[in-house]
Amino acid sequence: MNKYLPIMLDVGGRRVMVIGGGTVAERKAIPLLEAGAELVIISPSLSGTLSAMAGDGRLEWISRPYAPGDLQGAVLVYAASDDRAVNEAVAGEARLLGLPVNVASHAEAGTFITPGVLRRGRLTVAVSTSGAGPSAAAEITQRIAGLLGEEYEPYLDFLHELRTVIKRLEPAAEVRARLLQRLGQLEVLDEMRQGTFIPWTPEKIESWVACNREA
Ligand SMILES: C[C@@]1(CC(=O)O)c2cc3[nH]c(cc4nc(cc5[nH]c(cc(n2)[C@H]1CCC(=O)O)[C@@](C)(CC(=O)O)[C@@H]5CCC(=O)O)C(CC(=O)O)=C4CCC(=O)O)c(CCC(=O)O)c3CC(=O)O
Ligand SMILES: NC(=O)C1=CN([C@@H]2O[C@H](COP(=O)(O)OP(=O)(O)OC[C@H]3O[C@@H](n4cnc5c(N)ncnc54)[C@H](O)[C@@H]3O)[C@@H](O)[C@H]2O)C=CC1
Repeated sequence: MNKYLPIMLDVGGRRVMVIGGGTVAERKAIPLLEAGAELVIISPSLSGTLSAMAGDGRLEWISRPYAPGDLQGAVLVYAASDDRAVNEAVAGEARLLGLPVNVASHAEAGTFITPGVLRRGRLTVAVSTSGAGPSAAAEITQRIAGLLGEEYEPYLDFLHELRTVIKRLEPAAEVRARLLQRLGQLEVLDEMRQGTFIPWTPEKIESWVACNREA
């Protein structure tokens, strides 16, 4: 049943190939660009949005149908053409090269699927139904969006800042673990939600660390 492993992949500066340039390709391409991928699209045609992005140099467009050998140098592949046989051939080449491949027309021909995604700054929530209901995945994602407000963005920036300071200041693993655990118990998130949070100065951060070092 649990066929798919959820992971967070760093594609920054890595070459990702999308075969096809329509509505689905566009929906896969935009998060790839946001994640910093070096995006190459192979397709005889492009949607208006993708075409504008190619024009701005945000992605590379190779204007022709897919041909075997096109996947060389990629770390990730999306077969998003509207031709099942083409998507099948792309998946076959990816398999030979040992590359993860997403197949839009029939997911079972590929090795990974795309979840519904909600972002709040550093927070990412990904929702998958393992392919059972893509629309349901989108709907559940929207429901979760209603539960997780914009305050999570500054909250996670705050946690990141304090965690970085703690990791820098505290060589002892035991003290670090105690501080990081106490960090999670602060009421900062509620304060941010209510708009009463006052940003911590570097002095306040250091004094909080000093006061919370001991058991
Ligand atoms: C397996 C998977 C593989 C993959 O694409 O990675 C897949 C496959 C297929 N989707 C199909 C159809 C639709 N997909 C959507 C929407 C989304 N599809 C997404 C993911 C996934 N879709 C992966 C599973 C995710 C999971 O469940 O865990 C989302 C979540 C993320 C994204 O695409 O970025 C995004 C919502 C984004 C958002 O708004 O939040 C809509 C609704 C719409 O377009 O408005 C429809 C029409 C309604 C319907 O059919 O349900 C078809 C049939 C094609 C046909 O009939 O020809 C297949 C093929 C098949 O089932 O094999
Ligand atoms: N996974 C998903 O979330 C969804 C998947 N689908 C499926 O995804 C496929 C694509 O759907 P859309 O993007 O809506 O279609 P579309 O018609 O908007 O785009 C198809 C694209 O494929 C390109 N193409 C055709 N032959 C090609 C080839 N030989 N090489 C490279 N590119 C080629 C076309 O030029 C076009 O840009 C369909 O098979 C559809 O059933 C549809 C909805 C959602």
